[in-house]
Amino acid sequence: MSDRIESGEAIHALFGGTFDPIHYGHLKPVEALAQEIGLNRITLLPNHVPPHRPQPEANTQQRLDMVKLAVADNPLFSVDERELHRLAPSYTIDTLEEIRREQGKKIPLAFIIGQDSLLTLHYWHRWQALLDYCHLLVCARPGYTDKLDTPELESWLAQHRTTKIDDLKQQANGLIYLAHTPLLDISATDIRQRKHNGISLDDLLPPTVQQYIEQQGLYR
Ligand SMILES: Nc1ncnc2c1ncn2[C@@H]1O[C@H](COP(=O)(O)OP(=O)(O)OP(=O)(O)O)[C@@H](O)[C@H]1O
Ligand SMILES: O=C(O)c1ccc[n+]([C@@H]2O[C@H](COP(=O)([O-])O)[C@@H](O)[C@H]2O)c1
Repeated sequence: MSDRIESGEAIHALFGGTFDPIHYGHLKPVEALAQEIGLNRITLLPNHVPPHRPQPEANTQQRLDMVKLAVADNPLFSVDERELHRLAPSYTIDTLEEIRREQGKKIPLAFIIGQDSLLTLHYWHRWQALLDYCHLLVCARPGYTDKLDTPELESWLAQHRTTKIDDLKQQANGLIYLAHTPLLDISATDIRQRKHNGISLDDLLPPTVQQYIEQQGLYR
């Protein structure tokens, strides 16, 4: 259940990731999403122990450094380090519970994911409870469609989906919005692979992050 907010509050959006490394496939779609629905605050949440995947190649401090460098000059973004202090897997529901406690019930909170994450959302810890705390904003990603494999996820999406941006501001949580963001065929896996193979990373991630990767000798 969600509280209805009469005045239409600004949405606080959270964007979690392993960011090994952060790249334009993360940054550009969420910047476009901010334009599309009128966000002025996106908090990046790098994780320490990602659930459901092997440990990242770059260490936690390096991934955090790259996230900070990537958004240093962009007031849209801030970085929240809370998941880095947790030794257990960074389950999103735990983070949302904490942030909701801090911010109260009335502020619309949203968690941003890419379309690939939506397809496997039913494997997330207490996935159906996520909407008790936030909306989900889904960025398009090349190679992934809206067609979900499991009927359970499909009917959950149908039940909670909205196409109305105003709804996201008038409710504190409980909705799923599939955004019309640009498709960027960039992945951290491909970037690491390119680096291993000595292929240029130009145009895939900010120059400051590229320089950091060189200085630290990452992904060799
Ligand atoms: N090119 C992209 N377009 C849209 N969303 C993306 C893109 N790349 C990553 N995301 C989303 O950003 C979030 C964090 O992604 P993550 O840090 O795992 O990046 P990744 O490039 O998918 O990494 P990897 O290749 O190592 O799996 C996820 O919700 C993911 O769906
Ligand atoms: O809560 C879960 O079970 C869960 C499972 C997989 C991923 N997540 C979160 O989703 C975000 C994107 O994850 P990833 O692995 O694509 O970087 C990141 O914040 C993860 O902590 C969360």
